[in-house]
Amino acid sequence: MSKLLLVDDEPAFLRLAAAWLEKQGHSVETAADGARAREAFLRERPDLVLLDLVMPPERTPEAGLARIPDFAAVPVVVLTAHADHDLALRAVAAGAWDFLAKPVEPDLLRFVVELALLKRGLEQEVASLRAAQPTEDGIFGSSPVILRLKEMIRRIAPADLPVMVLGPSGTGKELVAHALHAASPRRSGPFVAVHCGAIPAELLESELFGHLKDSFTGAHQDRQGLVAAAHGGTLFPDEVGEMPPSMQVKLLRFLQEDTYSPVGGRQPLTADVRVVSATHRDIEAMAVEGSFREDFYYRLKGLILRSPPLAERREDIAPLAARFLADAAKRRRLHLTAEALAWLAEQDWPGNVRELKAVVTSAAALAEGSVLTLADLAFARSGDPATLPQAAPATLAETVADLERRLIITALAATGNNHSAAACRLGLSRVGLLKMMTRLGLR
Ligand SMILES: Nc1ncnc2c1ncn2[C@@H]1O[C@H](COP(=O)(O)OP(=O)(O)OP(=O)(O)O)[C@@H](O)[C@H]1O
Repeated sequence: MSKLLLVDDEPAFLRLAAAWLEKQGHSVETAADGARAREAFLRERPDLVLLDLVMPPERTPEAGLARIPDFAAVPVVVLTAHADHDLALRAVAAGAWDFLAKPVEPDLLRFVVELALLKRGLEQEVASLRAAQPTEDGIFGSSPVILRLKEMIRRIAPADLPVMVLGPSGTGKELVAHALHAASPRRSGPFVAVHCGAIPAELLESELFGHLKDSFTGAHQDRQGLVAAAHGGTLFPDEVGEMPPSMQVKLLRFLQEDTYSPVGGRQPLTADVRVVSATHRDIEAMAVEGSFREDFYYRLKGLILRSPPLAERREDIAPLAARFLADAAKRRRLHLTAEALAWLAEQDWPGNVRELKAVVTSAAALAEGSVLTLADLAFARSGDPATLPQAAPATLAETVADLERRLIITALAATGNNHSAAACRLGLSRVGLLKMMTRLGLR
């Protein structure tokens, strides 16, 4: 159902036109002057505005024309007096999509509205396809914080200085490091990531610097380390805050002198490497309190880039979700419902983009038709097999229970897990809802 905003100062016309459009299956808001129209536009977010150009308080066509840009986010159809063909053309020049002469012919009204809504639908589809296109650096999003980050990447990539990427887990720090590499003069060299937290401390040195044959039990032959592998390119020590102090000293020496020694070797080796590190920890505080070497911190940090949490860029959630859905759906055409999109945009996402990606990807795998609903997402996020939709429930009782579960999860998700509000939405008492949840295995 589309939502229309009808703006006219003639009460009889408002009433009749609204009734006719509602009969066509639209929901219609009305406003009798420019100020109220603007309020209704911001509050209701209609898909289309039908706008009389001559209205109080000014009652001049010029004032009407000046109002058109206020509604330009959606198609505007202007209503003009029959003789005012010239005004209608000026309205189109000012950004209106079409015009209708009064008295309005009902079938023509229906036709023009349908065409304008079709245009609106196509525009929305183009916008979501465009948002889902890959960007060169693989970093999606067009929120101000992400645009600033991309601009910083562009500016500091060419400088051969160390960079430290800070930000919570799952915000795309590795993507940022990779984008820095890809935009730097080292782009044709290797990009080598080392996950410092995942490698046992005693292995990290040989992992980074390599070792000579027989330098320790099991070292059957010489082995090159990741520093040598990154020669001519970028080394990315991720979770550098987890690096043991003994390794910090050794990597500091490498940063200062470009030389290092493999485990069991005396001869210093050199490598030409740019170091881009990352951590989700407050590493500056760690350096101040002494749990991370201060000299190493200052050497390592060079320039700092911050990768913002998803909660600070909610406008990126929809394009990211569309992107992940397109990736997950492969050749299938899968769409998110408006309700599902709104739910995604409201969540807190403590695991940031990684969590969003995981939820959308698993929901896409679970979805059966061509539509991804809020219930599919809620199931994917709860990760509880008991709440999984059954592919083909065998009995009526199971089908009903399945539907009840979906509705309850949807209501809980929409109310931020508030039992009373969810019960109210479902027309149940709070106790009734809790009993039902117990019966359905939801608590
Ligand atoms: N802006 C983005 N556009 C597209 N994908 C993104 C974006 N940010 C993160 N991702 C995806 O989210 C996942 C997590 O990203 P990444 O590993 O870079 O995060 P991280 O901050 O390095 O996490 P951690 O601190 O846990 O290592 C990856 O699959 C990555 O592709």
